[in-house]
Amino acid sequence: MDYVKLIEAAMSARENAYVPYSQFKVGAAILAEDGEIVSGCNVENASYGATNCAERTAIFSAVAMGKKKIKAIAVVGDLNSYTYPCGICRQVMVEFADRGDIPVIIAKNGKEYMVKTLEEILPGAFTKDALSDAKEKQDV
Ligand SMILES: O=c1ccn([C@H]2C[C@H](O)[C@@H](CO)O2)c(=O)[nH]1
Ligand SMILES: [Zn+2]
Repeated sequence: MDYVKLIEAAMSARENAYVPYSQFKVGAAILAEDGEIVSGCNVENASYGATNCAERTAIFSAVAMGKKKIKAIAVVGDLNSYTYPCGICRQVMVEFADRGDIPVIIAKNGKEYMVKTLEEILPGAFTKDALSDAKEKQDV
């Protein structure tokens, strides 16, 4: 898997970040099952809570294109330190990470990056399995 290509796509999307409030640009890029790369940036709002992170922008764009399985994701935020995905984005990644673990590439640039697994950064995630278990037991 070409991590550098994914990082470069994230860096390029980062340029489109809409960040008038934080000035903190983030870009993300996911590798879909069909080999396509789908990227996204953070989009802020005057009502701060309406802000969407780069990771979720990329994932939601992919889903809107019919790509529901993520094979890897790269994230570039601050260019001088490593920017980890927030908790909400980690949870959204799990939803589309096709049963299990995917590499999460946390990058400063194409040369300096760390590869974590989703399980490493979100152990014991809540998944749809928990919902179906509860339904089977009619525990509702
Ligand atoms: O992994 C991250 C962390 C933060 N942000 C965004 C949200 C907000 O626009 C800005 C500051 O939190 O950075 C992301 O897009 N991804
Ligand atoms: Zn986030």
